[in-house]
Amino acid sequence: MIYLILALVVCTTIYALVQRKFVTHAPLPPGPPGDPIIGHLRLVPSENQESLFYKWGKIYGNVIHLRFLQRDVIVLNSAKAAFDLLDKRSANYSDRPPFPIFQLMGWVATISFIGYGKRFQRHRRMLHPHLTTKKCDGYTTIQTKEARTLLKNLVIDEKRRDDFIRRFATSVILRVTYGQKVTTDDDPFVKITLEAGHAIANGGPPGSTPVDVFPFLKYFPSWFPGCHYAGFARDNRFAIDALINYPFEQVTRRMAEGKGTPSFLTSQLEALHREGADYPNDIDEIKGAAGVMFFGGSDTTWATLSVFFLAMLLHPEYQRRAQAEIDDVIGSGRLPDFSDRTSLPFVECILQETLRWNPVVPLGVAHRSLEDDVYNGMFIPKGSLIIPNTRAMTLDESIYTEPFKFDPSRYLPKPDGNKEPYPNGPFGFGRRICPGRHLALNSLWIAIASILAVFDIEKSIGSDGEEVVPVIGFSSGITCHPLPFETSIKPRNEAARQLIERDVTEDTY
Ligand code: HEM
Repeated sequence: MIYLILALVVCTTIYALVQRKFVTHAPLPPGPPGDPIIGHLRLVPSENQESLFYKWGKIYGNVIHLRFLQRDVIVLNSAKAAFDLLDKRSANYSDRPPFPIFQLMGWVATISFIGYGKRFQRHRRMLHPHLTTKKCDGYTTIQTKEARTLLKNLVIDEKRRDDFIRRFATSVILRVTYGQKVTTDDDPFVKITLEAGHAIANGGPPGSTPVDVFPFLKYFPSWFPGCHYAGFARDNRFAIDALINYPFEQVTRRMAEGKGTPSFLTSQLEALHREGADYPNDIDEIKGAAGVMFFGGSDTTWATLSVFFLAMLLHPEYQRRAQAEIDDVIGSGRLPDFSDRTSLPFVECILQETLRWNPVVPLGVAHRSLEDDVYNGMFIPKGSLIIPNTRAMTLDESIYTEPFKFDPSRYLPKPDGNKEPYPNGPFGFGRRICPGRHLALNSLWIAIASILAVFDIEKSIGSDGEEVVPVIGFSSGITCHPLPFETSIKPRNEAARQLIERDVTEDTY
């Protein structure tokens, strides 16, 4: 059986390669030499692909061609190439490849994994009105309250930093999507995002596992060569089922009791009820849209805040500078709110540098081309997997001086900085750009500004009385976050402590 399948794989690959030999077209983009049949499958690791693609970019340029068996893969290492193709030519580059591993996991009616077409547009139309800049202005009260709850929690137990920033991110998106609140320490919604996060982060590099190239392999047991991730997806399906179904059940129950709080989901269910069969989306599509909004908004926001804490730990000098700005503009008698945003340029620079320094979706989500295309004299075959390497874009030396360095002042006008542009790729490109970016930026801003206003983030002290030097490492997966590290998070002074405690909010856990 194994030999039969291998023979089939080899034959279809040879057929595809021979067919291409007889067609004349512009040369493919450059890339490292691959193996005759399997192409670059053996050379590309399943972890930290972005770093290897970045290194190859230095040798072969900003547009690289790879081949996984007969599948063409184009890696875009510069924001310009990504913008030229995914944005300016978005009609050709907004498709998605099938993601059999993620489908196996239960992500079915989910925009991020739906190909370009009418169904994609229906999902986009469902989400978009709830996430415009104007609509997001209406969520700032929720975000401010949740940020203040975060401060209170950090005072109570600084060691649980990760739990609390996850709760902050989850609470905001839970309210917007389902009108629900995180209410207790061991809230099921937090557990659900944790388990779904684990499933997504360990589901393998999207689009480049053997199952992605030969979807029929998903029916094979996990011990079969190349089928590990399929087994993992099956084992973790429960997490995605819970993510999609549990909040939905809670909301429908509350609506039936007449207690539904307005949210994305209630508005969709009401529209479905009102319009019946004329409404373009059925229950499963609505559930899927809410599920991706909930997950898309929690894991990424949490991971970015974790990067922020790491950066502040390593760079007390920028903390001090942001605190001086906050003290100057706001004083010490109140906490920041959204009306202060434009008056705090350095805090904004810290937010942007956090997004650039370690983008939490380092390879974006792969797009797929619909037609043959030629870009700068290079042939991009129809059906290519297009990988925007955001990591390489944010490290582009032609745009960022000393790109590995965390330096928020780079964005300031001269003479304080170099007036370098804010990073372009962390939220993706073209018609697939992250619909939640305005909401995410607001959540990040209020959390960062509030934390900087009242806390000093420093190295923690170990039992030996010495400073604990953080071990810096990042997880690998579709989302990437810092590996656990310790910090000391202390109110800057007694006035700051009182400010946190005095703030009146009914939102405590
Ligand atoms: C720091 C926070 C976030 C980051 C870094 C981020 C990043 C991304 C990226 C890179 C993509 C892929 C874009 C592409 O294909 O070109 C994406 C897609 C998506 N994001 Fe976000 N995101 C964040 C927050 C959010 C939030 C808050 C929501 C929901 C409210 C959200 C919902 C989505 C959805 C639904 C998609 C799929 C879009 C599609 O396939 O057309 N994201 N995000």
